Amino acid sequence: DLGEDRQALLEFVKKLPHSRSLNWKESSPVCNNWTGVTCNEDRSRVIAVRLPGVGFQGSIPPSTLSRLSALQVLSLRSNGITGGFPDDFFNLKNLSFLYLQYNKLSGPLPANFSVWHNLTIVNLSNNRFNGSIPSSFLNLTRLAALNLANNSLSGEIPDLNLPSLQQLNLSNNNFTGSIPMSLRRFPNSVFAGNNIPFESSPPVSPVLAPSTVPSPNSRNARGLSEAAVLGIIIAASILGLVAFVFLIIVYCSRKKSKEDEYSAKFQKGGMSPEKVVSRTQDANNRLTFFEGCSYAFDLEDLLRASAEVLGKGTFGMAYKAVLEDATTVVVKRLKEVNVGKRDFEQQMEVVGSIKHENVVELKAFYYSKDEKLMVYDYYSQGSVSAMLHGKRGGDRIPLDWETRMRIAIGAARGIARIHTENAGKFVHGNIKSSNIFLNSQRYGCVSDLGLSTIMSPLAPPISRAAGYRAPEVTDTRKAAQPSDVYSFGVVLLELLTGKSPIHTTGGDEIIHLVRWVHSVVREEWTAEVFDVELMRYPNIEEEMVEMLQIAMSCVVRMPDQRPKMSDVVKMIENVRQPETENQPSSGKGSESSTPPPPAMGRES
Ligand SMILES: Nc1ncnc2c1ncn2[C@@H]1O[C@H](COP(=O)(O)OP(=O)(O)OP(=O)(O)O)[C@@H](O)[C@H]1O
Repeated sequence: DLGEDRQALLEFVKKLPHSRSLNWKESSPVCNNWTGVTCNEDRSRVIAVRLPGVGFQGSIPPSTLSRLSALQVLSLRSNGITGGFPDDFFNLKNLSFLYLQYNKLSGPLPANFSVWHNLTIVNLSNNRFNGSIPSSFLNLTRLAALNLANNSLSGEIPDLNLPSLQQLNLSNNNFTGSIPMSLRRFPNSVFAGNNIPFESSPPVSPVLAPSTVPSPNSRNARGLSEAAVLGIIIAASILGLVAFVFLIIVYCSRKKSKEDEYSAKFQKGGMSPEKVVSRTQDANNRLTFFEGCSYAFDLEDLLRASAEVLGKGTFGMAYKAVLEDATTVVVKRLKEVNVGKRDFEQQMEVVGSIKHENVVELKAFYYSKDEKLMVYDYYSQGSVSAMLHGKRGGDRIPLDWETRMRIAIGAARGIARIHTENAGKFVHGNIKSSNIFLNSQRYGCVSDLGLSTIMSPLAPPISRAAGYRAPEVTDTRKAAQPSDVYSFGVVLLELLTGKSPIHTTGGDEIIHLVRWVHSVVREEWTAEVFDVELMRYPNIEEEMVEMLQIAMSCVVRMPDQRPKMSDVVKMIENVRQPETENQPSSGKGSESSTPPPPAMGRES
């Protein structure tokens, strides 16, 4: 039971010297309080112990950790642990994720690995293990990632015919013989640094197929409940239907020359979602398209289009409109534009002139006294916000680390490009995950720029933008480049934690993501901030920690202490060296086995 688990943990830290102090106090409850310890849902057992870089020295005391019989995750990586692989770990029958890399463990690997039939990820790299790979690995039917690189293992590599195995690294050992048939699907770099002759096949990149590792069994159900999502879908569909019916009615009645009537109604009634656009008093009724735009439709076509409400944003309503020729666009209907036609047009010209693969292109705009519209391409996959916070579990495909990195680097490049506009003074003003989409290469692509300065200031109390807004921005019109950097930092935190910038816990307590991350990091338990959905990807901890540091530098309180966006781009690129993106890694010392992204189509 939990009391037993607590006792085992206390004995473990008492007997194993370590240089960083842990907040494990007899008086405080284990679950949620003890650094690095995670319990199951009913808090009856400890299921994960993650203690990387605590400065442990010496061998794991017998009969301590091995008593945590419900343990699923054990990470003691990057310590100075010596001795052999603990014999009594055989008691940890539920172990699924084992990270012991970067220690000084030595001796042979245990002969009978089959006792851990749930093992999914095993990383024992960068130790001093010797002897051969036990053939019992063959029984690990769930094994998805195995990293034994940088040890002194020898003998022949067994034919590990494990269909679930996605990632492998056996480099820099003393293996002999040949690469077994079943492992020839892996690139040569996986076996580099051994006494194994390679067949003369063309060099293959070490990029392994993106992981399709099965998820750990215990996962927090987060996001909206099914009922809520269903409700939203139904509401959205009804609104869409209503919009469609109204459009037809409006269009027909307009034909009967009743234009002025609903123009007046629109003015009076404000922003009803019934119509994508109202009939306006603008004599031209012309959309202004930007150069190079291949769309061939006008306001009349938009008026006829079937429309679906996508959502109500800070600056108005967004609709998905499907035109008669099946072209799908997004029409943003702005409310409370605070500037006259000339200024509006000028701002739109700047926005429309930005052509960059990481900036969503403004295709057209429209200005009349009653109606201000912006037209964009439709991104069918939805926003990063929807991808991160949509209903978890079920059919939802979790956002893997690779994609999150691409979103971050893409969005950073897009914002940096925006900041070069207008003699280096242009501000996005509304960076958040619902304004970031995935471009065709699945890199982040930012939308909704340049609106904050031409709109009325936002009413302070509620606004979904609040969680992204830098503390110095009391008036949205005064957003500046450092406040964009802050908002981007919040997006990074969202990608790393999987949490919304402002969310509630079970007890209805409102949590501010930036503050929460600060408090967790202050407690020196950085690993606890990361999204549980990222746990399945091996060897990304270092990258996550580096990304977290970048995010933290973006959200510092003082605007002038934040990095410039162009520096943020460089920092993120340093986490993943773009130069090595398509090159084989040397194997030695390379802990990462996640595939690097392909060339990131950079700004010229
Ligand atoms: N081009 C697009 N393709 C697909 N969905 C879009 C597009 N533009 C916006 N959306 C989605 O439509 C919804 C409403 O967007 P909108 O930009 O109006 O509001 P928001 O992003 O929630 O807030 P804000 O107005 O502050 O940006 C959001 O869910 C957004 O992700």
